[in-house]
Amino acid sequence: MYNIKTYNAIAQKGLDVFNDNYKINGSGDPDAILLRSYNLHEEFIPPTVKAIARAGAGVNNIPVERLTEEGVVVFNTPGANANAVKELVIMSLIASSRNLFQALHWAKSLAGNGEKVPGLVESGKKQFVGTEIAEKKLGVIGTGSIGVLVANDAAALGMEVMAYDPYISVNAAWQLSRRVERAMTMEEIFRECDYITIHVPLTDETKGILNKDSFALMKENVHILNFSRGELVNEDDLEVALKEKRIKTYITDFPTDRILQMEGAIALPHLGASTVEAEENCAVMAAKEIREFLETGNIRNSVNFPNTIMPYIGKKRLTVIHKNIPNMVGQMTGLLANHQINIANMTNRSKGAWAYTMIDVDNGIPEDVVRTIEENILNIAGVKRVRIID
Ligand SMILES: NC(=O)c1ccc[n+]([C@@H]2O[C@H](COP(=O)([O-])OP(=O)(O)OC[C@H]3O[C@@H](n4cnc5c(N)ncnc54)[C@H](O)[C@@H]3O)[C@@H](O)[C@H]2O)c1
Ligand SMILES: O=C(O)CC[C@@H](O)C(=O)O
Repeated sequence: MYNIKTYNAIAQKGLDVFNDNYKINGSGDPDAILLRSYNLHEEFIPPTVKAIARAGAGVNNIPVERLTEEGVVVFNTPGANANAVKELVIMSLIASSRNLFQALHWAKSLAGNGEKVPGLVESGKKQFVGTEIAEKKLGVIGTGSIGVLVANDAAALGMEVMAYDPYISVNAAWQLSRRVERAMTMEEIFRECDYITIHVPLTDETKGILNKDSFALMKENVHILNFSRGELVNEDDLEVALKEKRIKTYITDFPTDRILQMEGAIALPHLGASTVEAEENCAVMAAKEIREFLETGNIRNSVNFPNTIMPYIGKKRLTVIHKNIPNMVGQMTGLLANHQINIANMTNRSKGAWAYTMIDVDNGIPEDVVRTIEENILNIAGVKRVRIID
């Protein structure tokens, strides 16, 4: 029986992925954690936890580096909420151009004026005259799951689109419309675009990527959209740029008290992935990743360990998380050979400083021998975790 601890509201469809062999938030220490935006950085994570799945894309709420050192596999759900975010970004692009948020607020303020309302509307609407997005230039920073969809749809709406992503995946490159122009530097985006939308993860490299230097390069009256993470933008610099009216609108999904008080800033309450479809897609994908890992050892969509898939045919499987250093596999197979154990199938993959090995052996090996092998493998320098699955 496995115990899964959840944080945040996880869609029922995702929880339904777990069968009778699982308890959700049962008593005792968990085997895995399933969460959305809950901040795990300050949380005690018991050593029984083998996997953590983020039902979403960003993993900045999870102490990934520390967990990697502890041999805990962290998963996310690439692309599962991309369409939801894209739709909100396209809506915001148009809404910011047409001053829609301010206009709605003003129209509501006319309530109580009785028959005068139509006249007040006609005389007051001029303050909300906007611009059209067609033929304007949109810069997309980061063309992963969300950025590609935004770029393609904006192009289809008649915008000129320029995209920057020095690490673009082959898959994303295949999906990008031929109408999207490639920027070789972020500066090109800053200098040329009327609208800039950012779709990169929050990392040490991207923190504060939009700051006074980038604002200084931008066209006057630029609209900036940030549906990725608040910390990508330097708030001090943003405040100045908005005051100086360099930036016309800053639309974000990540309000802070300060941003809520800035004129020209429009904040949504982190709604990007809040659709029934996205919540279900993410929860189902995350739950499946946890189940597959716990039941077969296979790793799919991990952010800190190599994706490693080997068909599980019901044989006893040893899974080993270890440092990516020479002779690890040799030492493990040597130990098995010492016990006259034949290897049926094997795989070894690495990601940076870490590696993962799965070895299938025939069933019927006495339990005490299995335990000895487990202990011996764990004693190899560089091995972090060993699991026997049968
Ligand atoms: N508002 C929401 O509810 C919501 C929902 C989903 C995702 N997000 C945020 O959006 C981010 C992007 O999501 P995604 O699904 O597109 O992720 P993704 O991993 O598919 O794409 C991220 C892209 O950013 C690129 N990138 C990384 N560093 C870069 C840099 N320095 N310059 C330019 N490009 C860079 C990567 O190459 C990748 O193509 C997530 O990390 C998350 O923080 C927010
Ligand atoms: O769970 C959510 O609502 C937000 C998820 C989003 O921030 C993500 O990074 O995917």
